[in-house]
Amino acid sequence: MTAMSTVDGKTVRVALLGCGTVGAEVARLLTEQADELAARAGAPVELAGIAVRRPDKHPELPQHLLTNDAAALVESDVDVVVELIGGVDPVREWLLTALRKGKSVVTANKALLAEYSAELFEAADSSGADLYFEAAVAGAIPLLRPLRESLAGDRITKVMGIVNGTTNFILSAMDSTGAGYAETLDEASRLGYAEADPTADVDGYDAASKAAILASLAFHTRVTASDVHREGISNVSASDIAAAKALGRTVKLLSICERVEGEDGAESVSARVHPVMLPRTHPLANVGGAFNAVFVEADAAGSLMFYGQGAGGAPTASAVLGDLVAVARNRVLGGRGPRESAHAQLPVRPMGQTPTRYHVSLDVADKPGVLAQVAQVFAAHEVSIAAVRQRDRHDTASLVIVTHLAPDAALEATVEAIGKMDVVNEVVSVMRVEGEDS
Ligand SMILES: NC(=O)c1ccc[n+]([C@@H]2O[C@H](COP(=O)([O-])OP(=O)(O)OC[C@H]3O[C@@H](n4cnc5c(N)ncnc54)[C@H](O)[C@@H]3O)[C@@H](O)[C@H]2O)c1
Ligand SMILES: N[C@@H](CCO)C(=O)O
Ligand code: NA
Repeated sequence: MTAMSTVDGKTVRVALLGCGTVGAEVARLLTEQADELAARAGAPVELAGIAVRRPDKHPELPQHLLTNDAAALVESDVDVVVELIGGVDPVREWLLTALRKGKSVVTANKALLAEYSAELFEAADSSGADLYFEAAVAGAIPLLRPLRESLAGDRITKVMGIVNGTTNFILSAMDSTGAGYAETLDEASRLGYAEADPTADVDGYDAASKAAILASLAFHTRVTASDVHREGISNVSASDIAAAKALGRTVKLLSICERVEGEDGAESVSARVHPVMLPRTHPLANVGGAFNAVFVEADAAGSLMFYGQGAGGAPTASAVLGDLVAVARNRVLGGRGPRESAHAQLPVRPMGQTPTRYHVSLDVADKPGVLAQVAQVFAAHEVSIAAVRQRDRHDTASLVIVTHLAPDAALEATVEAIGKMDVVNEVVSVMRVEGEDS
């Protein structure tokens, strides 16, 4: 039994903005677990209003709480605003207003945070309010709190992982069953994984927003979505998947944020999202469906891996409610959550200067000297080759080359030059690789 004396704080009144996939689960859990949440927060946590677009479309919700005027709900007598609508406008103004008026904000909105976290944190500082957003990256997985708090004393060097459930769901299906792209995307939408506009998922915008948030927290630097190099999965073809399979690899869309040291020793940050070929033995290769997984490397901690459900109503609601309890506790006890930490302000390195490795699969003429000619083009661009595999067909040959690390621009130029060679019939597949070759 919970002693009542632990729930003696002033009631925390919550405005819920948006009641779709995630909002509906938050409303359900807030209602069903009211007593437990009150005991954990130290005060009753009360749903004071729910803003939806069409109140008449929500017979399942308590009618007296519904409004279609989110702006008025934010201005009303509430302590916390939980925003689960998504997108930048008009949400941005509502959250700035809430924070400036001392109302804490909990949001899952990565698109907004990836562009406007600086002004949101500034608004929070102006009143001493809290801004929590664990659900914005990797759904249910506790990842932002470890970066903001648990690892605040360490020096993070790399954050790399699968942070978009929809694209991982599609790539997993293409790899395992050969399922088509469009039908799998429809299923991801039906299951509540995809964004309202799923091009945000398949073109990598969602993963780029998440990479910006991760890089900002990991490297104490303001990184926005526009700083992140972005490639989605719409160009990943059945040939790419087959080329990967032939070599014991698989294709994943990764968000990669790392500290990169220049020749002069100066540090910068690289943040990027693109498809990657991984050996099947790599732990990220075995992350299937809408699951997410993220590796964090830090000087003292070493390697850490975070794994779990990255999308879907209930898993995302779990992270939202965790933040809500944290915010309520802060109100009851008088503390505050972490503020923005952007003191390092490292420069963001352009993609062309970022060291990467390529996998290049070619269809070439099967005659003497072709391999040497191709190798010469790599050498001319100062790209060193790590592995070559050649398989003869009738009058053509398949040539697969994996490089060592080189500046991405040099690799891109190499592939362009190779595509123009007379002896090269077709560039079948080009993809960056991560992980050790087996
Ligand atoms: N679905 C997921 O798996 C997931 C995971 C992590 C984060 N998120 C983020 O959570 C947020 C919500 O996602 P979702 O999947 O629940 O989206 P959703 O489209 O299911 O829900 C959004 C709801 O907001 C409502 N809405 C739109 N404009 C409104 C307005 N002016 N006033 C009131 N309501 C309005 C819509 O009608 C809709 O019901 C987004 O920022 C999304 O990126 C979603
Ligand atoms: N659309 C997102 C939701 C979780 O942020 C995804 O598929 O990962
Ligand atoms: Na999370």
